[in-house]
Amino acid sequence: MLEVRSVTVGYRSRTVLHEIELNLGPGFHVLLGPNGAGKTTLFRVLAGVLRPWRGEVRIEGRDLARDLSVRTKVAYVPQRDTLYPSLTVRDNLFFFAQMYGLSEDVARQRVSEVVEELQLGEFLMQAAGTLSGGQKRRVNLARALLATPNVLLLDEPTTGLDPILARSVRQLLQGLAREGQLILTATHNLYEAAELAEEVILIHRGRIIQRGSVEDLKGRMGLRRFGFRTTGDPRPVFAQLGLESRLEGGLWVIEVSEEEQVSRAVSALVTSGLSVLEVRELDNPLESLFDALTAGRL
Ligand SMILES: Nc1ncnc2c1ncn2[C@@H]1O[C@H](COP(=O)(O)OP(=O)(O)OP(=O)(O)O)[C@@H](O)[C@H]1O
Repeated sequence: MLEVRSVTVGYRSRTVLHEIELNLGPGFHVLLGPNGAGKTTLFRVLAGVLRPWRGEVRIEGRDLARDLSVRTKVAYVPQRDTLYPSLTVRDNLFFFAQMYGLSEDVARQRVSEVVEELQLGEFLMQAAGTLSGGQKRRVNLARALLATPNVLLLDEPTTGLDPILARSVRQLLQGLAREGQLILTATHNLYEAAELAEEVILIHRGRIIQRGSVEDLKGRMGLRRFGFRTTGDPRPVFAQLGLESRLEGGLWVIEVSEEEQVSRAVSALVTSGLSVLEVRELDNPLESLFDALTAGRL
């Protein structure tokens, strides 16, 4: 249904995607890669917004660059908001329905369907610019669903949504995938990827590495590292919590499996009379995992 053949593209003289090959059928697919891996760039190519320097994209066998009508089969929901801020949610949806060429009757029908699917009823008459980040994401998603596209590209679809809403969006997307739509979502967060799918397509530094199971990746990812700058010596406090610490570049570094251990460590340090001057997560674990994968070390 979606074929990417040897796509190479970049910005100005810099190559960002190298010889991308992908062949996806209907269903739910997750593209996982660290920040800057090239996920958004690939989406822009698949949506026909960015033209590849070399290679081609085919949707249902038709070349995206040559056959303009095939672009209507693809809907792309970028990370940024694409709504008209001064128009109400309802007017935004009708405006885009018109842009997608839906007749008035079909538009009315589709708008009421997506409003129900994404629970937009309560802020339908509100100006889009006054919505919260999570509400905007829902309306952007609704906008993309209006034209019942065959291929739906979603850049971090659940970022900014509260957990309950994120779950309902995931269920909606999984339902659409079961009905035969091709959905490709991008994320740089392994834990979000795990919520979405069991298997992911890995992208790193502009190259598709492989398909991988999230469980396997999680196992390989191991512990997260946090660095602390404190007054005094924090080692005894960490030790009391069962955490080993070592000094790296002026920071006391601990490894944790759950973020909550970090807040417990901060409270314990403060209770012991030390001041916590800085706490930060060290390296992007996904980046180091991917470095290790590409170096063939794992
Ligand atoms: N318009 C642009 N002009 C120049 N370079 C760009 C442009 N957009 C992206 N890049 C560069 O291309 C590379 C890939 O960026 P891209 O946004 O595709 O990554 P990403 O995987 O979507 O990252 P993130 O998870 O942070 O959204 C980055 O190095 C980025 O700096």
